[in-house]
Amino acid sequence: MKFSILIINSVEKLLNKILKFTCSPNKLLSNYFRKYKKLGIFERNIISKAVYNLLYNKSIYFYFIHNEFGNKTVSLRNLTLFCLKDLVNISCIEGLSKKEFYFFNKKIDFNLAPPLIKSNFPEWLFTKLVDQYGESETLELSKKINQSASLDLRVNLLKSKREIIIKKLLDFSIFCNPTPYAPFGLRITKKVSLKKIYLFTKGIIEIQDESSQLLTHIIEVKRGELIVDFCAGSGGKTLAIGSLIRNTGYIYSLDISKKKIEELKKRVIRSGLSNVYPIVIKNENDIKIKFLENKANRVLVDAPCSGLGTLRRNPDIKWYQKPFFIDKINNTQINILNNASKLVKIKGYLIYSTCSILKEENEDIVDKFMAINKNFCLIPIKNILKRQKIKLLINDNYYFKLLTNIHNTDCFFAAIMKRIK
Ligand SMILES: C[S@@+](CC[C@H](N)C(=O)[O-])C[C@H]1O[C@@H](n2cnc3c(N)ncnc32)[C@H](O)[C@@H]1O
Repeated sequence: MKFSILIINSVEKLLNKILKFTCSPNKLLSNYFRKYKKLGIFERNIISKAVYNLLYNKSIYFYFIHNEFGNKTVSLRNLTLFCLKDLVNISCIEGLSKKEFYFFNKKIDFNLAPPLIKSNFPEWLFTKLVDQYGESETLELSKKINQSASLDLRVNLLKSKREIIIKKLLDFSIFCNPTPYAPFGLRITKKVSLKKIYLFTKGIIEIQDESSQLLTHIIEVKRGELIVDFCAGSGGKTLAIGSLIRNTGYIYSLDISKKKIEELKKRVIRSGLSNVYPIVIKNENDIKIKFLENKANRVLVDAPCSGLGTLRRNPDIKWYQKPFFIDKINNTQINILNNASKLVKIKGYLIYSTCSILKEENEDIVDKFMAINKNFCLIPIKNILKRQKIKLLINDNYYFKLLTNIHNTDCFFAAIMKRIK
């Protein structure tokens, strides 16, 4: 089969846009495919993978085009050929010049690059990660986080069971396996679209990474409790918690984004939950939530963060995010945590979580909180995992820390604090 030059031209056009980092890759690709309807599924698949290849491997591609080929400037055409290198057979491409043919065909050993380049992280992030994890673990992490993720699903216990869904998905030729750690999760390794499948439209399954599913287990919610999901977004954790407590108790789902809360309301209806109370708040001090002070059994703060733990799915984040954003978000994180803690009743729990890999957004925020809130104590995570029968290896006594290179999930952090007085 011959590939028309259309694929190369499409990738080239898209790379030009993606490198400006003004739009998410998914949005860019779907807008493009809407415009160029004649591109078939196969071509779309290759084009999407090529665009993501650049986001995963930008440093190394630029480095080799500069060094190996002695090019002063990196042309979009050469970059395009690099992005397609491991996706298509060169003999299948029509219309390549002799020079391009040579460029495409040349074997390259990426291991020859220096560590920073090999990591495909920007320098500021690489430096922070090496300080935190050491160079060898940073490189291990970079290998796993700079590639696409499998798709994880969570079965809504109000509507079905994991064993039943595995069989039902087969009717749509979707093969999945149980997630290794989360008891109600499924993992699909092949890319599929679920949007039109009734199991999804009727809220029987939800898309949720195993890391987030595990968080809802370590919160140890009990039936009938009053739970506050302080940064509920469009409801990923709210729905999972609601499903675990089987529609008993109360879940107050708060967020500053009206749009996200509207989406949460739709998902709540789809899921069959009737115990969720969504509230749009102005900020973490909003007077509207005063009635919840000292009332909650558990308050979850799934804080706004850099999102650097989700690079498998959002590889553009590392390129457009800058260190000053981390300082700014740290203030928001500690403010939200302090205010959310006021809602926790005595003997209740406060849970802080992020999908970040940075200590500044994780342990440092918890340390700051604990230094000024002597009425809370940290609960060791290992005991919780034991109680929940989750066989997960965690290298820390107190914190729930997942790393893509070890756990094959998004990177994730959580700390559980108990209000003792
Ligand atoms: C990591 S996301 C939450 C994701 C969500 N828990 C889920 O599972 O889908 C963080 C959320 O915090 C919200 N947020 C930002 N500042 C806030 C504040 N001051 N108070 C409450 N929510 C806030 C954002 O709108 C965003 O939806």
